[in-house]
Amino acid sequence: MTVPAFTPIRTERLTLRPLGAADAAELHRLINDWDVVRWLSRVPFPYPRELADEWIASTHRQREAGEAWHLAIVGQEGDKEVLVGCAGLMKKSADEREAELGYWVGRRYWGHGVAAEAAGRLARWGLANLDIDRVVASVLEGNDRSAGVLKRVGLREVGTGEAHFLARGARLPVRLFGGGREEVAAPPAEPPPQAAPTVAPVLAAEAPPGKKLLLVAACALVDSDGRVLLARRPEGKAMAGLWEFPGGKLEPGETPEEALIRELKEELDIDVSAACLAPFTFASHDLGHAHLMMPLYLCRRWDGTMVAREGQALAWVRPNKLSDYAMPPADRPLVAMLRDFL
Ligand SMILES: Nc1nc2c([nH]c(=O)n2[C@@H]2O[C@H](COP(=O)(O)OP(=O)(O)OP(=O)(O)O)[C@@H](O)[C@H]2O)c(=O)[nH]1
Repeated sequence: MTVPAFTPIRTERLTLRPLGAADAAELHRLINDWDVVRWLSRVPFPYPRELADEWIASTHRQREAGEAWHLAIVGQEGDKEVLVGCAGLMKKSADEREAELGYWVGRRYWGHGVAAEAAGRLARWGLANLDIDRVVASVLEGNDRSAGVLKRVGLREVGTGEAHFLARGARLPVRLFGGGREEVAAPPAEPPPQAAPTVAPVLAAEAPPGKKLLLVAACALVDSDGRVLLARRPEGKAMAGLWEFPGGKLEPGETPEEALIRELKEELDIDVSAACLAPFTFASHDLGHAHLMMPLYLCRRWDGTMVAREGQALAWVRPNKLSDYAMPPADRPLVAMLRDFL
Protein backbone atom coordinates (compact mmCIF):
# COMPACT_ATOMS: atom_id res chain seq x y z
CA MET A 1 0.00 0.00 0.00
CA THR A 2 1.34 3.47 -0.81
CA VAL A 3 0.90 5.94 1.98
CA PRO A 4 1.27 9.64 1.16
CA ALA A 5 4.38 11.14 2.69
CA PHE A 6 3.60 12.61 6.08
CA THR A 7 6.04 14.99 7.66
CA PRO A 8 6.40 14.03 11.34
CA ILE A 9 5.13 16.64 13.78
CA ARG A 10 7.60 17.49 16.50
CA THR A 11 7.29 18.99 19.96
CA GLU A 12 10.05 19.77 22.41
CA ARG A 13 10.26 16.15 23.61
CA LEU A 14 8.06 14.13 21.27
CA THR A 15 7.46 13.18 17.65
CA LEU A 16 4.04 12.39 16.20
CA ARG A 17 4.40 10.14 13.18
CA PRO A 18 2.35 7.54 11.32
CA LEU A 19 2.19 4.13 12.98
CA GLY A 20 4.10 1.33 11.26
CA ALA A 21 3.64 -2.44 11.33
CA ALA A 22 6.73 -2.62 13.57
CA ASP A 23 4.88 -0.64 16.28
CA ALA A 24 2.18 -3.30 16.69
CA ALA A 25 3.76 -5.40 19.46
CA GLU A 26 4.64 -2.41 21.63
CA LEU A 27 1.30 -0.73 20.96
CA HIS A 28 -0.43 -3.91 22.11
CA ARG A 29 1.67 -4.10 25.27
CA LEU A 30 0.84 -0.48 26.19
CA ILE A 31 -2.86 -0.47 25.38
CA ASN A 32 -3.80 -3.90 26.71
CA ASP A 33 -4.03 -2.35 30.16
CA TRP A 34 -7.34 -1.81 31.95
CA ASP A 35 -6.10 1.44 33.47
CA VAL A 36 -5.68 2.83 29.95
CA VAL A 37 -8.64 1.20 28.19
CA ARG A 38 -11.26 1.94 30.84
CA TRP A 39 -11.28 5.61 29.80
CA LEU A 40 -11.43 4.97 26.02
CA SER A 41 -14.74 4.59 24.22
CA ARG A 42 -13.83 2.63 21.08
CA VAL A 43 -11.26 0.19 22.47
CA PRO A 44 -12.08 -3.38 23.65
CA PHE A 45 -10.59 -5.10 26.68
CA PRO A 46 -8.79 -7.44 26.61
CA TYR A 47 -7.21 -6.03 23.45
CA PRO A 48 -6.44 -8.86 20.98
CA ARG A 49 -2.90 -8.80 19.57
CA GLU A 50 -4.15 -9.05 15.92
CA LEU A 51 -6.26 -5.94 16.44
CA ALA A 52 -3.07 -3.89 16.76
CA ASP A 53 -2.03 -4.93 13.21
CA GLU A 54 -5.51 -4.33 11.80
CA TRP A 55 -5.87 -0.97 13.47
CA ILE A 56 -2.45 0.24 12.30
CA ALA A 57 -3.33 -0.72 8.69
CA SER A 58 -6.67 1.10 9.01
CA THR A 59 -4.96 4.31 10.17
CA HIS A 60 -3.14 4.49 6.81
CA ARG A 61 -6.39 4.03 4.86
CA GLN A 62 -8.13 6.67 6.96
CA ARG A 63 -5.31 9.15 6.48
CA GLU A 64 -5.28 8.57 2.71
CA ALA A 65 -9.06 9.14 2.61
CA GLY A 66 -8.75 12.36 4.63
CA GLU A 67 -10.96 10.93 7.40
CA ALA A 68 -8.60 10.58 10.36
CA TRP A 69 -5.00 11.26 11.35
CA HIS A 70 -4.03 8.69 14.00
CA LEU A 71 -0.39 9.06 14.92
CA ALA A 72 2.13 7.35 17.16
CA ILE A 73 3.48 9.50 19.98
CA VAL A 74 7.14 8.62 20.26
CA GLY A 75 9.81 9.82 22.67
CA GLN A 76 13.50 9.21 23.22
CA GLU A 77 15.00 7.03 25.93
CA GLY A 78 18.74 7.55 25.57
CA ASP A 79 19.32 7.04 21.86
CA LYS A 80 16.33 4.68 21.55
CA GLU A 81 12.96 5.74 20.12
CA VAL A 82 10.09 4.52 22.31
CA LEU A 83 6.36 4.37 21.63
CA VAL A 84 4.61 6.35 24.34
CA GLY A 85 0.98 6.35 23.13
CA CYS A 86 -1.20 7.55 20.28
CA ALA A 87 -3.03 10.73 19.36
CA GLY A 88 -5.52 11.30 16.60
CA LEU A 89 -7.86 13.71 14.90
CA MET A 90 -10.99 12.29 13.29
CA LYS A 91 -13.53 13.94 11.01
CA LYS A 92 -17.12 12.70 11.05
CA SER A 93 -17.39 13.44 7.33
CA ALA A 94 -15.07 14.82 4.66
CA ASP A 95 -16.90 18.16 4.35
CA GLU A 96 -17.23 18.74 8.09
CA ARG A 97 -15.02 21.58 9.38
CA GLU A 98 -14.59 19.96 12.79
CA ALA A 99 -12.42 17.09 14.03
CA GLU A 100 -12.49 15.02 17.20
CA LEU A 101 -9.28 14.85 19.19
CA GLY A 102 -8.40 11.59 20.93
CA TYR A 103 -5.29 10.29 22.67
CA TRP A 104 -3.95 7.79 25.14
CA VAL A 105 -0.60 7.38 26.84
CA GLY A 106 0.91 4.15 28.17
CA ARG A 107 0.75 3.95 31.97
CA ARG A 108 4.52 4.03 32.47
CA TYR A 109 4.65 7.46 30.79
CA TRP A 110 1.92 9.10 32.88
CA GLY A 111 2.65 12.16 34.97
CA HIS A 112 5.10 13.84 32.57
CA GLY A 113 2.74 16.08 30.61
CA VAL A 114 3.05 13.89 27.51
CA ALA A 115 -0.68 13.90 26.65
CA ALA A 116 -1.04 17.69 26.76
CA GLU A 117 2.18 18.20 24.81
CA ALA A 118 1.16 15.77 22.05
CA ALA A 119 -2.57 16.59 21.95
CA GLY A 120 -1.96 20.35 22.02
CA ARG A 121 0.48 20.16 19.14
CA LEU A 122 -1.84 17.91 17.13
CA ALA A 123 -4.81 20.26 17.69
CA ARG A 124 -2.77 23.27 16.50
CA TRP A 125 -1.38 21.29 13.58
CA GLY A 126 -4.89 20.21 12.56
CA LEU A 127 -6.30 23.73 12.67
CA ALA A 128 -3.40 24.96 10.56
CA ASN A 129 -3.21 22.12 8.03
CA LEU A 130 -6.57 20.37 7.74
CA ASP A 131 -9.78 21.98 6.51
CA ILE A 132 -11.21 22.42 9.99
CA ASP A 133 -12.15 25.40 12.17
CA ARG A 134 -12.86 23.54 15.40
CA VAL A 135 -11.48 20.70 17.52
CA VAL A 136 -13.83 18.78 19.82
CA ALA A 137 -13.22 16.07 22.41
CA SER A 138 -15.06 14.17 25.11
CA VAL A 139 -13.97 12.56 28.35
CA LEU A 140 -15.75 10.00 30.47
CA GLU A 141 -17.28 11.47 33.62
CA GLY A 142 -14.67 10.94 36.36
CA ASN A 143 -11.64 11.16 34.09
CA ASP A 144 -10.44 14.42 35.60
CA ARG A 145 -6.88 13.85 34.44
CA SER A 146 -7.97 13.89 30.78
CA ALA A 147 -10.31 16.86 31.33
CA GLY A 148 -7.26 18.71 32.70
CA VAL A 149 -5.28 17.82 29.57
CA LEU A 150 -8.01 19.23 27.31
CA LYS A 151 -8.10 22.46 29.31
CA ARG A 152 -4.35 22.80 28.97
CA VAL A 153 -4.73 22.29 25.23
CA GLY A 154 -7.07 25.30 25.30
CA LEU A 155 -10.41 23.54 24.77
CA ARG A 156 -13.40 24.75 26.78
CA GLU A 157 -16.00 22.59 28.45
CA VAL A 158 -19.19 23.05 26.43
CA GLY A 159 -21.66 20.52 27.82
CA THR A 160 -22.39 16.92 28.58
CA GLY A 161 -23.42 13.92 26.51
CA GLU A 162 -23.30 10.15 26.36
CA ALA A 163 -21.06 7.72 24.51
CA HIS A 164 -20.83 3.96 24.21
CA PHE A 165 -17.80 2.50 25.96
CA LEU A 166 -16.88 -0.78 24.27
CA ALA A 167 -14.79 -2.24 27.08
CA ARG A 168 -17.48 -1.45 29.66
CA GLY A 169 -20.36 -2.51 27.41
CA ALA A 170 -22.46 0.53 28.32
CA ARG A 171 -23.49 4.03 27.34
CA LEU A 172 -21.98 6.37 29.89
CA PRO A 173 -22.03 10.13 30.59
CA VAL A 174 -19.24 12.20 29.05
CA ARG A 175 -18.06 15.81 29.39
CA LEU A 176 -17.81 17.59 26.03
CA PHE A 177 -15.04 20.03 25.10
CA GLY A 178 -14.41 22.21 22.05
CA GLY A 179 -12.41 25.10 20.74
CA GLY A 180 -11.36 26.92 17.60
CA ARG A 181 -8.27 28.83 16.56
CA GLU A 182 -8.74 31.47 19.23
CA GLU A 183 -9.03 29.01 22.09
CA VAL A 184 -6.42 26.41 21.26
CA ALA A 185 -3.41 27.60 23.16
CA ALA A 186 -0.53 29.07 21.18
CA PRO A 187 2.75 27.14 21.40
CA PRO A 188 4.72 28.29 24.45
CA ALA A 189 7.71 29.25 22.29
CA GLU A 190 5.71 31.81 20.29
CA PRO A 191 6.95 35.37 20.81
CA PRO A 192 4.41 37.79 22.35
CA PRO A 193 2.30 39.60 19.74
CA GLN A 194 3.70 42.90 18.57
CA ALA A 195 1.57 45.85 19.56
CA ALA A 196 2.06 49.59 19.38
CA PRO A 197 5.12 49.96 17.10
CA THR A 198 3.28 48.54 14.09
CA VAL A 199 0.52 51.17 14.28
CA ALA A 200 0.99 54.30 12.16
CA PRO A 201 0.89 57.12 14.75
CA VAL A 202 -1.15 59.59 12.71
CA LEU A 203 -3.94 57.08 12.11
CA ALA A 204 -3.76 55.68 15.60
CA ALA A 205 -4.61 59.13 16.91
CA GLU A 206 -7.87 59.05 14.97
CA ALA A 207 -8.91 55.59 16.15
CA PRO A 208 -11.57 55.40 18.85
CA PRO A 209 -10.11 55.42 22.37
CA GLY A 210 -8.89 52.00 23.41
CA LYS A 211 -8.90 50.51 19.94
CA LYS A 212 -5.67 50.50 17.93
CA LEU A 213 -5.68 50.78 14.17
CA LEU A 214 -3.75 47.90 12.60
CA LEU A 215 -2.41 48.76 9.17
CA VAL A 216 -1.73 45.77 6.94
CA ALA A 217 -0.86 45.88 3.23
CA ALA A 218 -2.02 42.92 1.13
CA CYS A 219 -1.73 41.97 -2.50
CA ALA A 220 -3.72 39.89 -4.96
CA LEU A 221 -1.03 38.49 -7.25
CA VAL A 222 -2.70 37.54 -10.53
CA ASP A 223 -1.05 35.15 -13.01
CA SER A 224 -1.40 35.07 -16.81
CA ASP A 225 -4.40 32.69 -16.48
CA GLY A 226 -6.22 35.17 -14.24
CA ARG A 227 -5.72 33.06 -11.12
CA VAL A 228 -5.11 34.69 -7.73
CA LEU A 229 -2.47 33.58 -5.25
CA LEU A 230 -3.61 32.66 -1.75
CA ALA A 231 -1.22 31.73 1.05
CA ARG A 232 -2.14 29.64 4.05
CA ARG A 233 -1.28 31.11 7.45
CA PRO A 234 1.17 28.66 9.03
CA GLU A 235 0.89 27.00 12.43
CA GLY A 236 2.00 29.30 15.24
CA LYS A 237 0.37 32.46 13.80
CA ALA A 238 -3.04 33.77 14.81
CA MET A 239 -5.74 32.37 12.49
CA ALA A 240 -3.39 29.57 11.36
CA GLY A 241 -4.90 27.47 8.57
CA LEU A 242 -6.92 30.30 7.00
CA TRP A 243 -6.03 31.39 3.46
CA GLU A 244 -5.11 35.01 2.86
CA PHE A 245 -3.55 37.44 0.41
CA PRO A 246 0.21 37.74 0.87
CA GLY A 247 1.26 40.81 2.79
CA GLY A 248 1.69 41.94 6.35
CA LYS A 249 1.81 44.72 8.90
CA LEU A 250 3.42 48.06 8.12
CA GLU A 251 6.60 48.70 10.03
CA PRO A 252 7.06 52.18 11.52
CA GLY A 253 7.79 54.74 8.80
CA GLU A 254 6.85 52.42 5.91
CA THR A 255 4.35 53.23 3.18
CA PRO A 256 1.92 50.40 2.28
CA GLU A 257 3.80 49.90 -1.00
CA GLU A 258 7.17 49.63 0.79
CA ALA A 259 5.69 47.17 3.28
CA LEU A 260 4.30 45.04 0.48
CA ILE A 261 7.55 45.03 -1.51
CA ARG A 262 9.34 43.88 1.67
CA GLU A 263 6.73 41.27 2.62
CA LEU A 264 6.55 39.77 -0.90
CA LYS A 265 10.32 39.36 -0.85
CA GLU A 266 10.31 37.88 2.67
CA GLU A 267 7.36 35.53 2.13
CA LEU A 268 7.65 34.60 -1.56
CA ASP A 269 11.14 35.69 -2.66
CA ILE A 270 9.75 37.80 -5.52
CA ASP A 271 10.66 41.36 -6.48
CA VAL A 272 7.83 43.77 -7.13
CA SER A 273 8.14 47.44 -8.05
CA ALA A 274 5.80 50.07 -6.65
CA ALA A 275 4.72 50.88 -10.23
CA CYS A 276 3.25 47.35 -10.57
CA LEU A 277 1.12 47.65 -7.43
CA ALA A 278 -2.32 48.91 -8.45
CA PRO A 279 -4.58 49.98 -5.56
CA PHE A 280 -7.76 47.90 -5.81
CA THR A 281 -9.87 48.12 -2.67
CA PHE A 282 -9.52 47.88 1.10
CA ALA A 283 -10.82 45.97 4.11
CA SER A 284 -11.97 47.72 7.26
CA HIS A 285 -12.71 45.21 9.96
CA ASP A 286 -13.06 45.02 13.74
CA LEU A 287 -10.63 42.37 15.02
CA GLY A 288 -11.73 42.79 18.64
CA HIS A 289 -8.37 43.85 20.09
CA ALA A 290 -7.76 46.27 17.16
CA HIS A 291 -9.33 47.63 14.01
CA LEU A 292 -7.83 46.29 10.79
CA MET A 293 -7.35 48.68 7.88
CA MET A 294 -5.98 46.73 4.93
CA PRO A 295 -5.44 48.17 1.46
CA LEU A 296 -5.51 45.43 -1.17
CA TYR A 297 -3.36 45.93 -4.28
CA LEU A 298 -3.46 44.03 -7.57
CA CYS A 299 -0.18 42.94 -9.12
CA ARG A 300 0.32 41.08 -12.40
CA ARG A 301 4.08 41.50 -12.83
CA TRP A 302 6.95 40.44 -10.63
CA ASP A 303 10.52 39.22 -10.98
CA GLY A 304 12.01 36.06 -9.57
CA THR A 305 10.85 32.51 -8.98
CA MET A 306 8.20 32.23 -6.33
CA VAL A 307 9.21 30.20 -3.26
CA ALA A 308 7.13 29.72 -0.08
CA ARG A 309 9.91 30.95 2.21
CA GLU A 310 7.96 30.54 5.43
CA GLY A 311 6.83 26.99 4.64
CA GLN A 312 3.31 28.27 3.95
CA ALA A 313 1.07 26.40 1.50
CA LEU A 314 0.31 28.38 -1.66
CA ALA A 315 -2.65 28.02 -4.03
CA TRP A 316 -3.38 29.63 -7.40
CA VAL A 317 -7.14 29.99 -7.38
CA ARG A 318 -9.64 30.93 -10.09
CA PRO A 319 -11.68 33.96 -9.00
CA ASN A 320 -14.95 31.97 -8.94
CA LYS A 321 -13.33 29.40 -6.61
CA LEU A 322 -11.96 31.87 -4.07
CA SER A 323 -14.99 31.45 -1.81
CA ASP A 324 -14.17 27.71 -1.46
CA TYR A 325 -11.17 28.72 0.69
CA ALA A 326 -11.61 29.55 4.38
CA MET A 327 -10.31 33.12 4.77
CA PRO A 328 -10.25 35.67 7.61
CA PRO A 329 -13.62 37.44 7.93
CA ALA A 330 -12.10 40.75 6.76
CA ASP A 331 -11.35 39.20 3.35
CA ARG A 332 -14.87 38.12 2.44
CA PRO A 333 -15.98 41.41 0.84
CA LEU A 334 -12.67 41.57 -1.04
CA VAL A 335 -13.24 38.15 -2.54
CA ALA A 336 -16.62 39.19 -3.93
CA MET A 337 -15.07 42.30 -5.49
CA LEU A 338 -12.18 40.37 -7.03
CA ARG A 339 -14.58 37.80 -8.49
CA ASP A 340 -16.59 40.57 -10.15
CA PHE A 341 -13.49 42.41 -11.40
CA LEU A 342 -11.27 39.63 -12.74
N1 LIG B 1 -1.47 39.46 4.93
C1 LIG B 1 -2.77 39.42 5.20
N2 LIG B 1 -3.20 39.67 6.46
C2 LIG B 1 -4.53 39.60 6.67
C3 LIG B 1 -5.45 39.29 5.64
N3 LIG B 1 -6.71 39.29 6.15
C4 LIG B 1 -6.61 39.60 7.46
O1 LIG B 1 -7.53 39.70 8.26
N4 LIG B 1 -5.28 39.78 7.79
C5 LIG B 1 -4.83 40.10 9.12
O2 LIG B 1 -3.88 41.12 9.10
C6 LIG B 1 -2.86 40.86 10.05
C7 LIG B 1 -1.56 40.65 9.31
O3 LIG B 1 -0.62 40.35 10.25
P1 LIG B 1 0.52 39.29 10.04
O4 LIG B 1 0.75 38.73 11.36
O5 LIG B 1 0.28 38.39 8.90
O6 LIG B 1 1.62 40.30 9.63
P2 LIG B 1 3.10 39.97 9.53
O7 LIG B 1 3.35 39.28 8.22
O8 LIG B 1 3.77 41.26 9.80
O9 LIG B 1 3.29 38.84 10.62
P3 LIG B 1 4.24 38.78 11.87
O10 LIG B 1 3.79 39.88 12.79
O11 LIG B 1 3.94 37.41 12.42
O12 LIG B 1 5.59 38.93 11.30
C8 LIG B 1 -3.27 39.63 10.80
O13 LIG B 1 -4.07 39.98 11.90
C9 LIG B 1 -4.09 38.94 9.73
O14 LIG B 1 -4.96 37.99 10.22
C10 LIG B 1 -4.96 39.01 4.34
O15 LIG B 1 -5.69 38.69 3.38
N5 LIG B 1 -3.61 39.09 4.17
